[in-house]
Amino acid sequence: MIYQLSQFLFPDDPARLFPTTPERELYLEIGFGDGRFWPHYAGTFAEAPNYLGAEISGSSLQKAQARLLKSGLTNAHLTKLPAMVLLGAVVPAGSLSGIIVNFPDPWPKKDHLDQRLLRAPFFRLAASRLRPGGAVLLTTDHEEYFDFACQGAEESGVTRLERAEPPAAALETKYALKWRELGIAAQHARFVSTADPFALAAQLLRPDIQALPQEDADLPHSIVKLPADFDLSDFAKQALRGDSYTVVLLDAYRSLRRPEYTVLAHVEEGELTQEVLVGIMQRPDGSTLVRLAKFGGPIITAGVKAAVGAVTDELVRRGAVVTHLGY
Ligand SMILES: C[S@@+](CC[C@H](N)C(=O)[O-])C[C@H]1O[C@@H](n2cnc3c(N)ncnc32)[C@H](O)[C@@H]1O
Repeated sequence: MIYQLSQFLFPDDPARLFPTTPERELYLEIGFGDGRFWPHYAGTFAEAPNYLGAEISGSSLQKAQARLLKSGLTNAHLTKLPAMVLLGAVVPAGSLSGIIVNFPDPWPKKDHLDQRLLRAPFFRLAASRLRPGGAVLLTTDHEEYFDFACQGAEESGVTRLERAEPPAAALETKYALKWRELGIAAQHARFVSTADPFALAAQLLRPDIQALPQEDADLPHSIVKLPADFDLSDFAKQALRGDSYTVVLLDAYRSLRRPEYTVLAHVEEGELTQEVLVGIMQRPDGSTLVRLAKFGGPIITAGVKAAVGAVTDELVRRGAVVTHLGY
């Protein structure tokens, strides 16, 4: 099935994600494209391992989902999450047998090199999520990126490089076929983790992320009493920086029907970026509720809570009196 951000726990439990096959190994594929690899590769095991696939392209997600359904693999979940977010926030320490990266985007221009995925920070995070002996399996046609990845892995200090032939399934992906037609050979490396995943995970600070609670009352909120002459029409964009996040309150929108507002906030925490809405709503008792909106399935993080706090602080600057803080 396709998992939305808000359907995961942070971190999640593989036994919860794969309740009928909790004892099987877990593999993660990053950038699965149109999803040809996994049905083929899973077929080389006596029992198909559990599978998580991360891909940032929505159209690829649909194609891969269709392939998984056709192959009858029910213990495989896809998500439209950037790899570093899925790895860092969702995948628990020491839980993966392998991380597969086939033909990653090469970002060949010099000033785009920091967009490449396979750099030292990735290998450190990966080693904290792999079980001992687990490996990142890279297959690529791009020689320069291949060397770059090997260098990043070495710099990370937590992997051992093993050169090997690519798995047959990696040579049948859309990009493998494209490069083969052009006569370009693929290279393969296994970056075997040499780290203690739990010790490494403890060193890597991730944003404080929580699953979206089911109860509205648990959404980050505050209750305030607004002054009679309250007005937000001169609202100006503002930024707030914390240790692990940056929050920018971008704009405030007034309801056409009621004297209520919605503030649009941009929240950045490491690899995770979210646009969230904070509602400013009248309550029957005359007080005002300031609360994260469920719209868009936000993940509640330290930064998202700070966004609700920043809106509350702005109201206080405009004469509001806080009667309750819930964030
Ligand atoms: C060159 S394509 C290769 C696709 C597929 N693996 C294949 O071999 O045909 C690279 C894929 O990685 C995806 N991608 C790029 N950055 C990503 C990220 N941070 N997380 C997940 N997927 C990513 C892209 O959307 C794209 O589909």
